[in-house]
Amino acid sequence: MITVTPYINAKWETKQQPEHTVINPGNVTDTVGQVTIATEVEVNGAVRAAKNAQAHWASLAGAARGEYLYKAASELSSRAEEIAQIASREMGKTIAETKGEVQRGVAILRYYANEGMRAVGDVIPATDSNALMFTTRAPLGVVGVITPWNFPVAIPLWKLAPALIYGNTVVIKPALETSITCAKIMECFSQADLPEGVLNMVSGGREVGSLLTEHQDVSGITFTGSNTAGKEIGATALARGAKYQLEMGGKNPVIVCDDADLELAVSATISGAFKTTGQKCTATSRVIVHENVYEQFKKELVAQTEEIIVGDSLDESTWMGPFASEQQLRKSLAYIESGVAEGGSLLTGGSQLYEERGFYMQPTIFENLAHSSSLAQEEIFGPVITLFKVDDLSEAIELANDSDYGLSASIFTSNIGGMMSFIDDMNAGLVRINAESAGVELQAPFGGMKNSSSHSREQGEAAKEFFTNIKTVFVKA
Ligand SMILES: NC(=O)C1=CN([C@@H]2O[C@H](COP(=O)(O)OP(=O)(O)OC[C@H]3O[C@@H](n4cnc5c(N)ncnc54)[C@H](OP(=O)(O)O)[C@@H]3O)[C@@H](O)[C@H]2O)C=CC1
Ligand SMILES: O=C(O)CCC(=O)C(=O)O
Repeated sequence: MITVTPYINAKWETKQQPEHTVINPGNVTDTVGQVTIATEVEVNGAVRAAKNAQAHWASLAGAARGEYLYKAASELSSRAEEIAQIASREMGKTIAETKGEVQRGVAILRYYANEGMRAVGDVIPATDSNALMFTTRAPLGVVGVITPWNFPVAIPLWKLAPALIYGNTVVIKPALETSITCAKIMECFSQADLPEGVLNMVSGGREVGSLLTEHQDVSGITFTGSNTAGKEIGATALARGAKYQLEMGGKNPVIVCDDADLELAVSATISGAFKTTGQKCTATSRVIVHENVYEQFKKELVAQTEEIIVGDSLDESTWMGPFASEQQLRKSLAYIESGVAEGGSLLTGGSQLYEERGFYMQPTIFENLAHSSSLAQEEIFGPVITLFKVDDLSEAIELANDSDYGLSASIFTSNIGGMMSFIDDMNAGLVRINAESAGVELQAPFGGMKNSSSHSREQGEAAKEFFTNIKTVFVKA
Protein backbone atom coordinates (compact mmCIF):
# COMPACT_ATOMS: atom_id res chain seq x y z
CA MET A 1 0.00 0.00 0.00
CA ILE A 2 1.36 3.42 -1.00
CA THR A 3 1.31 5.98 1.82
CA VAL A 4 1.94 9.62 0.99
CA THR A 5 3.39 11.94 3.61
CA PRO A 6 4.59 15.54 3.24
CA TYR A 7 7.87 15.89 1.34
CA ILE A 8 10.02 18.52 3.04
CA ASN A 9 13.71 19.27 2.54
CA ALA A 10 14.00 16.26 0.18
CA LYS A 11 12.72 13.87 2.87
CA TRP A 12 9.39 12.16 3.36
CA GLU A 13 7.92 12.89 6.78
CA THR A 14 7.18 9.76 8.77
CA LYS A 15 5.59 10.73 12.02
CA GLN A 16 1.88 11.16 11.15
CA GLN A 17 -0.79 8.52 10.70
CA PRO A 18 -2.50 8.25 7.28
CA GLU A 19 -5.87 10.01 7.42
CA HIS A 20 -7.32 9.77 3.91
CA THR A 21 -7.79 6.62 1.84
CA VAL A 22 -7.65 7.01 -1.94
CA ILE A 23 -10.12 4.74 -3.74
CA ASN A 24 -10.15 4.09 -7.49
CA PRO A 25 -13.35 5.92 -8.59
CA GLY A 26 -13.93 3.34 -11.31
CA ASN A 27 -13.46 0.32 -9.05
CA VAL A 28 -14.30 1.10 -5.46
CA THR A 29 -12.82 -2.19 -4.26
CA ASP A 30 -9.38 -1.00 -5.43
CA THR A 31 -7.61 1.00 -2.71
CA VAL A 32 -4.87 3.02 -4.37
CA GLY A 33 -3.18 4.27 -1.22
CA GLN A 34 -3.34 6.51 1.80
CA VAL A 35 -2.55 10.15 2.37
CA THR A 36 -1.32 11.84 5.52
CA ILE A 37 -2.71 15.30 6.08
CA ALA A 38 0.08 17.82 6.74
CA THR A 39 -0.06 19.63 10.07
CA GLU A 40 0.44 23.38 10.47
CA VAL A 41 3.93 22.62 11.80
CA GLU A 42 4.69 20.69 8.62
CA VAL A 43 3.34 23.45 6.35
CA ASN A 44 5.54 25.94 8.23
CA GLY A 45 8.47 23.52 7.93
CA ALA A 46 7.94 23.18 4.16
CA VAL A 47 7.82 26.97 3.68
CA ARG A 48 10.92 27.39 5.89
CA ALA A 49 12.79 24.77 3.86
CA ALA A 50 11.83 26.53 0.63
CA LYS A 51 12.82 29.92 2.03
CA ASN A 52 16.21 28.67 3.20
CA ALA A 53 16.93 27.05 -0.17
CA GLN A 54 15.84 29.98 -2.34
CA ALA A 55 18.90 32.27 -2.37
CA HIS A 56 21.30 29.51 -3.41
CA TRP A 57 18.85 28.14 -6.00
CA ALA A 58 18.39 31.61 -7.51
CA SER A 59 22.17 32.13 -7.60
CA LEU A 60 22.66 29.17 -9.98
CA ALA A 61 22.87 29.89 -13.69
CA GLY A 62 19.60 29.27 -15.52
CA ALA A 63 21.30 26.49 -17.45
CA ALA A 64 22.29 24.76 -14.19
CA ARG A 65 18.70 24.91 -12.92
CA GLY A 66 17.63 23.61 -16.32
CA GLU A 67 19.86 20.54 -15.92
CA TYR A 68 17.78 19.44 -12.91
CA LEU A 69 14.61 19.81 -14.94
CA TYR A 70 16.10 17.74 -17.78
CA LYS A 71 17.02 15.00 -15.28
CA ALA A 72 13.52 15.05 -13.76
CA ALA A 73 12.09 14.81 -17.31
CA SER A 74 14.20 11.71 -18.02
CA GLU A 75 13.12 10.14 -14.76
CA LEU A 76 9.44 10.87 -15.49
CA SER A 77 9.85 9.46 -18.99
CA SER A 78 11.41 6.25 -17.70
CA ARG A 79 8.55 5.81 -15.19
CA ALA A 80 5.80 6.87 -17.61
CA GLU A 81 3.84 3.62 -17.54
CA GLU A 82 3.85 3.32 -13.74
CA ILE A 83 2.84 6.94 -13.18
CA ALA A 84 0.11 6.81 -15.86
CA GLN A 85 -1.34 3.71 -14.16
CA ILE A 86 -1.37 5.42 -10.75
CA ALA A 87 -2.99 8.56 -12.20
CA SER A 88 -5.69 6.48 -13.95
CA ARG A 89 -6.43 4.53 -10.78
CA GLU A 90 -6.45 7.69 -8.67
CA MET A 91 -8.75 9.87 -10.78
CA GLY A 92 -10.35 7.64 -13.39
CA LYS A 93 -9.00 9.19 -16.58
CA THR A 94 -8.43 6.54 -19.25
CA ILE A 95 -4.98 5.03 -19.47
CA ALA A 96 -4.55 6.40 -23.01
CA GLU A 97 -5.18 9.90 -21.67
CA THR A 98 -2.90 9.56 -18.63
CA LYS A 99 -0.10 8.14 -20.81
CA GLY A 100 -0.50 11.21 -23.04
CA GLU A 101 -0.52 13.45 -19.99
CA VAL A 102 2.73 12.00 -18.65
CA GLN A 103 4.37 12.60 -22.05
CA ARG A 104 3.05 16.14 -21.93
CA GLY A 105 4.63 16.47 -18.47
CA VAL A 106 7.99 15.34 -19.89
CA ALA A 107 7.68 17.93 -22.68
CA ILE A 108 6.77 20.68 -20.17
CA LEU A 109 9.88 19.91 -18.11
CA ARG A 110 12.10 19.95 -21.19
CA TYR A 111 10.56 23.17 -22.48
CA TYR A 112 11.21 24.99 -19.18
CA ALA A 113 14.66 23.39 -18.81
CA ASN A 114 15.51 25.15 -22.08
CA GLU A 115 14.03 28.38 -20.81
CA GLY A 116 17.00 28.61 -18.44
CA MET A 117 19.12 29.58 -21.46
CA ARG A 118 16.76 32.10 -23.05
CA ALA A 119 16.80 35.89 -22.82
CA VAL A 120 15.11 37.40 -19.78
CA GLY A 121 15.13 41.11 -20.57
CA ASP A 122 15.46 43.96 -23.03
CA VAL A 123 17.93 46.73 -23.60
CA ILE A 124 16.08 50.04 -23.70
CA PRO A 125 17.72 53.25 -24.96
CA ALA A 126 18.37 55.60 -22.00
CA THR A 127 17.94 59.36 -22.41
CA ASP A 128 21.54 59.67 -21.18
CA SER A 129 23.75 58.48 -24.04
CA ASN A 130 26.47 57.38 -21.56
CA ALA A 131 24.15 55.06 -19.68
CA LEU A 132 23.05 51.50 -20.23
CA MET A 133 19.44 50.72 -19.38
CA PHE A 134 18.02 47.21 -19.43
CA THR A 135 15.50 44.97 -17.76
CA THR A 136 16.25 41.81 -15.89
CA ARG A 137 14.00 39.57 -13.83
CA ALA A 138 14.01 38.52 -10.19
CA PRO A 139 12.22 35.46 -8.81
CA LEU A 140 9.31 36.03 -6.41
CA GLY A 141 10.91 33.87 -3.69
CA VAL A 142 8.80 31.01 -2.32
CA VAL A 143 5.84 30.10 -4.55
CA GLY A 144 2.80 28.15 -3.31
CA VAL A 145 1.26 25.88 -5.96
CA ILE A 146 -2.33 24.66 -5.38
CA THR A 147 -3.57 22.19 -7.98
CA PRO A 148 -6.76 20.26 -8.82
CA TRP A 149 -7.26 16.57 -9.58
CA ASN A 150 -8.27 16.72 -13.26
CA PHE A 151 -4.75 16.98 -14.72
CA PRO A 152 -2.72 15.40 -11.91
CA VAL A 153 0.57 15.41 -13.85
CA ALA A 154 0.35 18.31 -16.30
CA ILE A 155 -1.03 21.06 -14.05
CA PRO A 156 1.48 20.59 -11.19
CA LEU A 157 4.28 20.51 -13.77
CA TRP A 158 3.18 23.50 -15.82
CA LYS A 159 3.22 25.51 -12.60
CA LEU A 160 6.25 24.18 -10.80
CA ALA A 161 8.61 23.89 -13.80
CA PRO A 162 8.48 27.62 -14.66
CA ALA A 163 8.51 28.53 -10.95
CA LEU A 164 11.77 26.61 -10.55
CA ILE A 165 13.52 27.66 -13.74
CA TYR A 166 13.09 31.35 -12.91
CA GLY A 167 14.75 30.84 -9.50
CA ASN A 168 11.81 30.38 -7.15
CA THR A 169 11.50 27.57 -4.66
CA VAL A 170 8.17 25.79 -4.31
CA VAL A 171 5.71 24.29 -1.86
CA ILE A 172 2.99 22.38 -3.69
CA LYS A 173 -0.41 21.33 -2.29
CA PRO A 174 -2.00 18.93 -4.76
CA ALA A 175 -5.69 17.95 -4.60
CA LEU A 176 -6.25 15.32 -1.93
CA GLU A 177 -7.70 13.02 -4.62
CA THR A 178 -4.45 12.93 -6.62
CA SER A 179 -1.72 13.28 -3.99
CA ILE A 180 -0.19 9.91 -4.86
CA THR A 181 0.46 10.95 -8.47
CA CYS A 182 1.98 14.19 -7.18
CA ALA A 183 4.19 12.22 -4.79
CA LYS A 184 5.49 10.27 -7.82
CA ILE A 185 6.42 13.58 -9.46
CA MET A 186 8.32 14.54 -6.28
CA GLU A 187 10.18 11.23 -6.55
CA CYS A 188 11.30 12.16 -10.06
CA PHE A 189 12.80 15.41 -8.75
CA SER A 190 14.37 13.53 -5.87
CA GLN A 191 16.00 11.14 -8.37
CA ALA A 192 17.22 14.21 -10.25
CA ASP A 193 19.08 15.24 -7.03
CA LEU A 194 17.29 18.56 -6.83
CA PRO A 195 18.89 20.40 -3.88
CA GLU A 196 17.11 20.08 -0.52
CA GLY A 197 14.23 22.44 0.09
CA VAL A 198 13.87 23.63 -3.51
CA LEU A 199 10.66 21.63 -4.04
CA ASN A 200 8.40 20.54 -1.18
CA MET A 201 4.97 18.95 -1.06
CA VAL A 202 2.35 19.28 1.66
CA SER A 203 -0.43 16.73 1.30
CA GLY A 204 -3.94 17.43 2.50
CA GLY A 205 -7.16 19.23 1.70
CA ARG A 206 -8.24 22.85 1.51
CA GLU A 207 -7.23 23.56 5.13
CA VAL A 208 -3.65 22.83 4.14
CA GLY A 209 -4.12 24.99 1.03
CA SER A 210 -5.37 27.84 3.23
CA LEU A 211 -2.33 27.60 5.52
CA LEU A 212 -0.11 27.92 2.46
CA THR A 213 -2.10 30.85 1.05
CA GLU A 214 -1.99 32.70 4.36
CA HIS A 215 1.72 32.15 5.01
CA GLN A 216 3.66 35.43 5.14
CA ASP A 217 6.77 33.86 3.59
CA VAL A 218 4.94 32.66 0.47
CA SER A 219 5.38 35.49 -2.05
CA GLY A 220 3.22 34.08 -4.85
CA ILE A 221 0.31 31.66 -5.13
CA THR A 222 -0.65 29.92 -8.36
CA PHE A 223 -3.97 28.06 -8.38
CA THR A 224 -6.17 26.05 -10.74
CA GLY A 225 -9.64 24.92 -9.68
CA SER A 226 -13.12 26.21 -8.92
CA ASN A 227 -14.16 29.85 -8.94
CA THR A 228 -15.23 29.66 -5.30
CA ALA A 229 -11.85 28.47 -4.09
CA GLY A 230 -9.98 30.72 -6.52
CA LYS A 231 -11.73 33.88 -5.39
CA GLU A 232 -11.07 33.00 -1.73
CA ILE A 233 -7.40 32.33 -2.43
CA GLY A 234 -7.05 35.52 -4.50
CA ALA A 235 -8.66 37.64 -1.75
CA THR A 236 -6.37 36.16 0.92
CA ALA A 237 -3.26 36.67 -1.19
CA LEU A 238 -4.26 40.24 -2.10
CA ALA A 239 -4.94 41.12 1.54
CA ARG A 240 -1.38 40.31 2.53
CA GLY A 241 0.23 41.68 -0.62
CA ALA A 242 1.22 38.40 -2.27
CA LYS A 243 1.13 37.93 -6.04
CA TYR A 244 -1.50 35.47 -7.24
CA GLN A 245 -2.59 33.73 -10.40
CA LEU A 246 -5.94 31.94 -10.73
CA GLU A 247 -7.10 29.62 -13.49
CA MET A 248 -10.72 28.70 -12.92
CA GLY A 249 -13.82 27.56 -14.72
CA GLY A 250 -15.18 27.60 -18.23
CA LYS A 251 -18.51 27.25 -20.04
CA ASN A 252 -16.99 26.73 -23.43
CA PRO A 253 -19.09 27.13 -26.58
CA VAL A 254 -18.68 25.51 -29.97
CA ILE A 255 -20.32 27.18 -32.99
CA VAL A 256 -21.20 25.01 -35.99
CA CYS A 257 -21.89 27.06 -39.13
CA ASP A 258 -23.88 25.83 -42.12
CA ASP A 259 -20.67 25.72 -44.21
CA ALA A 260 -18.80 23.60 -41.64
CA ASP A 261 -17.21 20.21 -42.25
CA LEU A 262 -19.89 18.43 -40.21
CA GLU A 263 -17.95 15.21 -39.80
CA LEU A 264 -15.09 17.15 -38.21
CA ALA A 265 -17.48 19.27 -36.11
CA VAL A 266 -19.18 16.14 -34.73
CA SER A 267 -15.96 14.32 -33.81
CA ALA A 268 -14.37 17.45 -32.29
CA THR A 269 -17.50 18.19 -30.26
CA ILE A 270 -17.51 14.66 -28.89
CA SER A 271 -13.82 14.77 -28.04
CA GLY A 272 -14.02 18.27 -26.53
CA ALA A 273 -17.10 17.45 -24.48
CA PHE A 274 -16.55 13.92 -23.25
CA LYS A 275 -12.80 13.20 -22.98
CA THR A 276 -11.69 13.10 -19.34
CA THR A 277 -15.42 12.59 -18.63
CA GLY A 278 -15.98 16.30 -19.31
CA GLN A 279 -13.82 17.28 -16.34
CA LYS A 280 -11.68 19.89 -18.08
CA CYS A 281 -11.97 23.63 -17.69
CA THR A 282 -11.68 23.73 -21.49
CA ALA A 283 -14.41 21.11 -22.07
CA THR A 284 -17.17 21.88 -24.57
CA SER A 285 -20.50 22.43 -22.84
CA ARG A 286 -22.62 24.57 -25.20
CA VAL A 287 -23.03 23.66 -28.88
CA ILE A 288 -24.53 26.44 -31.01
CA VAL A 289 -25.62 25.16 -34.42
CA HIS A 290 -26.93 26.93 -37.54
CA GLU A 291 -30.56 25.95 -38.23
CA ASN A 292 -29.72 24.76 -41.79
CA VAL A 293 -27.53 21.94 -40.44
CA TYR A 294 -29.00 21.53 -36.95
CA GLU A 295 -30.97 18.30 -37.55
CA GLN A 296 -28.19 16.63 -39.54
CA PHE A 297 -25.53 17.58 -36.98
CA LYS A 298 -27.74 16.48 -34.06
CA LYS A 299 -28.51 13.11 -35.63
CA GLU A 300 -24.85 12.31 -36.24
CA LEU A 301 -23.73 13.67 -32.84
CA VAL A 302 -26.27 11.57 -30.94
CA ALA A 303 -25.49 8.45 -33.00
CA GLN A 304 -21.73 8.72 -32.39
CA THR A 305 -22.19 9.60 -28.70
CA GLU A 306 -24.22 6.43 -28.24
CA GLU A 307 -21.25 4.42 -29.51
CA ILE A 308 -18.90 5.73 -26.79
CA ILE A 309 -17.51 2.92 -24.65
CA VAL A 310 -17.72 3.89 -20.98
CA GLY A 311 -15.70 1.71 -18.65
CA ASP A 312 -12.72 1.04 -16.44
CA SER A 313 -9.90 3.52 -16.97
CA LEU A 314 -7.25 0.78 -17.20
CA ASP A 315 -9.08 -1.11 -19.94
CA GLU A 316 -7.47 -0.04 -23.24
CA SER A 317 -10.83 -0.31 -25.04
CA THR A 318 -12.48 2.29 -22.78
CA TRP A 319 -13.11 5.66 -24.40
CA MET A 320 -14.61 7.44 -21.36
CA GLY A 321 -13.77 6.56 -17.77
CA PRO A 322 -15.61 7.26 -14.50
CA PHE A 323 -15.82 10.61 -12.73
CA ALA A 324 -12.92 11.42 -10.41
CA SER A 325 -15.18 11.17 -7.36
CA GLU A 326 -18.69 10.49 -6.17
CA GLN A 327 -19.06 14.24 -5.57
CA GLN A 328 -18.45 14.93 -9.26
CA LEU A 329 -20.94 12.23 -10.32
CA ARG A 330 -23.62 13.65 -7.97
CA LYS A 331 -23.01 17.15 -9.32
CA SER A 332 -23.60 16.05 -12.95
CA LEU A 333 -26.67 13.98 -12.01
CA ALA A 334 -28.11 17.02 -10.22
CA TYR A 335 -27.57 19.13 -13.37
CA ILE A 336 -29.38 16.49 -15.44
CA GLU A 337 -32.35 16.74 -13.06
CA SER A 338 -32.27 20.53 -13.37
CA GLY A 339 -32.11 20.27 -17.16
CA VAL A 340 -35.24 18.13 -17.24
CA ALA A 341 -36.99 20.34 -14.65
CA GLU A 342 -36.16 23.44 -16.69
CA GLY A 343 -37.91 21.93 -19.72
CA GLY A 344 -34.93 20.50 -21.61
CA SER A 345 -35.28 17.47 -23.90
CA LEU A 346 -32.80 14.72 -23.17
CA LEU A 347 -31.51 13.49 -26.55
CA THR A 348 -29.27 10.77 -25.15
CA GLY A 349 -27.69 9.65 -21.87
CA GLY A 350 -28.67 11.06 -18.49
CA SER A 351 -28.22 7.90 -16.41
CA GLN A 352 -25.68 6.61 -13.97
CA LEU A 353 -23.89 3.40 -15.05
CA TYR A 354 -22.31 0.41 -13.24
CA GLU A 355 -23.36 1.78 -9.84
CA GLU A 356 -21.88 -1.17 -7.97
CA ARG A 357 -18.41 -0.62 -9.52
CA GLY A 358 -17.88 3.11 -9.26
CA PHE A 359 -18.89 6.58 -10.40
CA TYR A 360 -19.90 6.21 -14.04
CA MET A 361 -22.43 8.03 -16.18
CA GLN A 362 -23.60 8.05 -19.78
CA PRO A 363 -22.43 10.94 -21.98
CA THR A 364 -25.44 13.22 -22.12
CA ILE A 365 -26.92 15.64 -24.65
CA PHE A 366 -29.79 18.10 -24.11
CA GLU A 367 -31.69 20.47 -26.40
CA ASN A 368 -34.61 22.90 -26.06
CA LEU A 369 -33.24 24.74 -23.04
CA ALA A 370 -33.27 28.50 -22.59
CA HIS A 371 -29.82 30.03 -22.67
CA SER A 372 -30.52 31.46 -19.21
CA SER A 373 -30.94 27.92 -17.78
CA SER A 374 -28.48 26.57 -15.23
CA LEU A 375 -27.21 24.01 -17.78
CA ALA A 376 -26.27 26.80 -20.16
CA GLN A 377 -24.76 29.13 -17.57
CA GLU A 378 -23.04 27.08 -14.83
CA GLU A 379 -19.91 24.96 -15.05
CA ILE A 380 -21.05 21.33 -14.85
CA PHE A 381 -17.61 19.67 -15.11
CA GLY A 382 -19.08 16.48 -16.46
CA PRO A 383 -20.05 14.86 -19.79
CA VAL A 384 -23.18 16.95 -20.35
CA ILE A 385 -23.75 19.30 -23.30
CA THR A 386 -26.69 21.33 -24.58
CA LEU A 387 -27.49 22.16 -28.21
CA PHE A 388 -28.83 25.57 -29.28
CA LYS A 389 -30.23 26.48 -32.71
CA VAL A 390 -29.43 29.87 -34.30
CA ASP A 391 -30.26 31.73 -37.54
CA ASP A 392 -26.90 33.31 -38.27
CA LEU A 393 -23.34 33.84 -37.09
CA SER A 394 -23.93 37.09 -35.22
CA GLU A 395 -26.66 35.42 -33.13
CA ALA A 396 -24.28 32.49 -32.55
CA ILE A 397 -21.47 34.75 -31.31
CA GLU A 398 -23.88 36.72 -29.12
CA LEU A 399 -25.05 33.49 -27.48
CA ALA A 400 -21.49 32.20 -27.16
CA ASN A 401 -20.56 35.42 -25.32
CA ASP A 402 -23.60 35.21 -23.02
CA SER A 403 -21.60 33.71 -20.15
CA ASP A 404 -19.75 34.77 -17.02
CA TYR A 405 -16.84 32.72 -18.30
CA GLY A 406 -14.46 33.24 -21.21
CA LEU A 407 -11.90 30.48 -21.32
CA SER A 408 -12.08 28.65 -24.64
CA ALA A 409 -14.35 28.78 -27.70
CA SER A 410 -14.41 27.00 -31.07
CA ILE A 411 -16.01 27.58 -34.43
CA PHE A 412 -16.46 25.17 -37.31
CA THR A 413 -16.70 26.98 -40.64
CA SER A 414 -15.02 27.17 -44.04
CA ASN A 415 -15.78 30.87 -44.41
CA ILE A 416 -12.80 33.13 -43.80
CA GLY A 417 -15.02 36.12 -43.02
CA GLY A 418 -16.86 34.09 -40.39
CA MET A 419 -13.56 32.99 -38.87
CA MET A 420 -12.37 36.61 -38.66
CA SER A 421 -15.62 37.78 -37.01
CA PHE A 422 -15.28 35.00 -34.46
CA ILE A 423 -11.63 35.83 -33.75
CA ASP A 424 -12.50 39.52 -33.29
CA ASP A 425 -15.77 39.25 -31.38
CA MET A 426 -15.44 36.14 -29.20
CA ASN A 427 -14.53 37.01 -25.62
CA ALA A 428 -12.35 34.04 -24.73
CA GLY A 429 -8.68 33.49 -23.93
CA LEU A 430 -8.45 30.56 -26.36
CA VAL A 431 -10.18 30.98 -29.72
CA ARG A 432 -10.03 27.89 -31.89
CA ILE A 433 -11.04 27.48 -35.53
CA ASN A 434 -12.02 24.05 -36.84
CA ALA A 435 -10.59 22.46 -33.68
CA GLU A 436 -12.12 21.27 -30.41
CA SER A 437 -12.39 23.62 -27.42
CA ALA A 438 -9.89 21.61 -25.35
CA GLY A 439 -6.29 21.09 -26.43
CA VAL A 440 -3.89 23.40 -24.69
CA GLU A 441 -0.35 23.67 -26.12
CA LEU A 442 2.39 23.97 -23.49
CA GLN A 443 4.40 26.53 -25.48
CA ALA A 444 1.50 28.99 -25.87
CA PRO A 445 -0.15 31.31 -23.32
CA PHE A 446 -3.13 29.76 -21.54
CA GLY A 447 -5.82 31.59 -19.57
CA GLY A 448 -9.23 33.12 -19.84
CA MET A 449 -11.27 36.29 -19.84
CA LYS A 450 -14.06 37.28 -17.43
CA ASN A 451 -14.47 34.87 -14.48
CA SER A 452 -12.23 32.21 -16.00
CA SER A 453 -8.98 33.58 -14.65
CA SER A 454 -7.29 36.38 -12.76
CA HIS A 455 -6.54 37.87 -16.21
CA SER A 456 -3.06 36.42 -16.13
CA ARG A 457 -1.71 33.75 -18.45
CA GLU A 458 0.26 30.60 -17.73
CA GLN A 459 2.46 28.31 -19.85
CA GLY A 460 4.81 29.17 -22.68
CA GLU A 461 6.79 32.34 -22.19
CA ALA A 462 3.78 33.95 -20.52
CA ALA A 463 4.69 32.04 -17.34
CA LYS A 464 7.61 34.43 -16.89
CA GLU A 465 5.21 37.29 -16.16
CA PHE A 466 3.85 35.60 -13.06
CA PHE A 467 6.92 33.83 -11.72
CA THR A 468 9.25 36.83 -11.89
CA ASN A 469 9.28 40.52 -11.13
CA ILE A 470 10.82 42.88 -13.66
CA LYS A 471 13.77 45.00 -12.51
CA THR A 472 14.69 48.00 -14.62
CA VAL A 473 18.44 48.58 -14.37
CA PHE A 474 20.17 51.89 -15.14
CA VAL A 475 23.96 51.82 -15.29
CA LYS A 476 25.96 55.02 -15.59
CA ALA A 477 29.63 54.46 -16.22
N1 LIG B 1 -10.62 24.87 -13.60
C1 LIG B 1 -10.40 23.61 -13.38
O1 LIG B 1 -9.60 23.03 -14.05
C2 LIG B 1 -11.08 22.92 -12.26
C3 LIG B 1 -12.35 23.29 -11.88
N2 LIG B 1 -12.95 22.63 -10.86
C4 LIG B 1 -14.34 23.01 -10.52
O2 LIG B 1 -14.51 22.95 -9.13
C5 LIG B 1 -15.56 22.03 -8.80
C6 LIG B 1 -15.26 21.37 -7.47
O3 LIG B 1 -14.03 20.66 -7.51
P1 LIG B 1 -13.02 20.75 -6.29
O4 LIG B 1 -12.10 19.61 -6.33
O5 LIG B 1 -13.77 20.94 -5.01
O6 LIG B 1 -12.19 22.08 -6.66
P2 LIG B 1 -11.48 23.13 -5.73
O7 LIG B 1 -11.34 24.39 -6.47
O8 LIG B 1 -12.17 23.19 -4.41
O9 LIG B 1 -10.03 22.48 -5.49
C7 LIG B 1 -8.86 22.78 -6.23
C8 LIG B 1 -7.65 22.80 -5.30
O10 LIG B 1 -7.74 23.88 -4.37
C9 LIG B 1 -7.74 23.41 -3.02
N3 LIG B 1 -8.59 24.33 -2.27
C10 LIG B 1 -9.94 24.38 -2.26
N4 LIG B 1 -10.36 25.42 -1.51
C11 LIG B 1 -9.25 26.04 -1.06
C12 LIG B 1 -9.04 27.17 -0.22
N5 LIG B 1 -10.05 27.88 0.27
N6 LIG B 1 -7.77 27.54 0.06
C13 LIG B 1 -6.73 26.85 -0.44
N7 LIG B 1 -6.87 25.74 -1.21
C14 LIG B 1 -8.11 25.35 -1.52
C15 LIG B 1 -8.24 22.01 -3.15
O11 LIG B 1 -7.95 21.20 -2.04
P3 LIG B 1 -8.73 19.79 -1.81
O12 LIG B 1 -9.63 19.58 -2.96
O13 LIG B 1 -7.63 18.80 -1.74
O14 LIG B 1 -9.50 19.92 -0.56
C16 LIG B 1 -7.52 21.56 -4.42
O15 LIG B 1 -6.16 21.30 -4.18
C17 LIG B 1 -15.59 21.09 -9.99
O16 LIG B 1 -16.83 20.47 -10.11
C18 LIG B 1 -15.33 22.05 -11.11
O17 LIG B 1 -16.49 22.76 -11.47
C19 LIG B 1 -12.31 21.62 -10.20
C20 LIG B 1 -11.06 21.21 -10.54
C21 LIG B 1 -10.35 21.83 -11.64
O1 LIG C 1 -7.38 21.28 -21.94
C1 LIG C 1 -6.31 21.15 -21.36
O2 LIG C 1 -5.36 20.52 -21.82
C2 LIG C 1 -6.08 21.82 -20.03
C3 LIG C 1 -7.35 22.02 -19.29
C4 LIG C 1 -7.14 22.60 -17.95
O3 LIG C 1 -6.24 23.37 -17.72
C5 LIG C 1 -8.03 22.25 -16.86
O4 LIG C 1 -9.01 21.58 -17.09
O5 LIG C 1 -7.72 22.65 -15.73
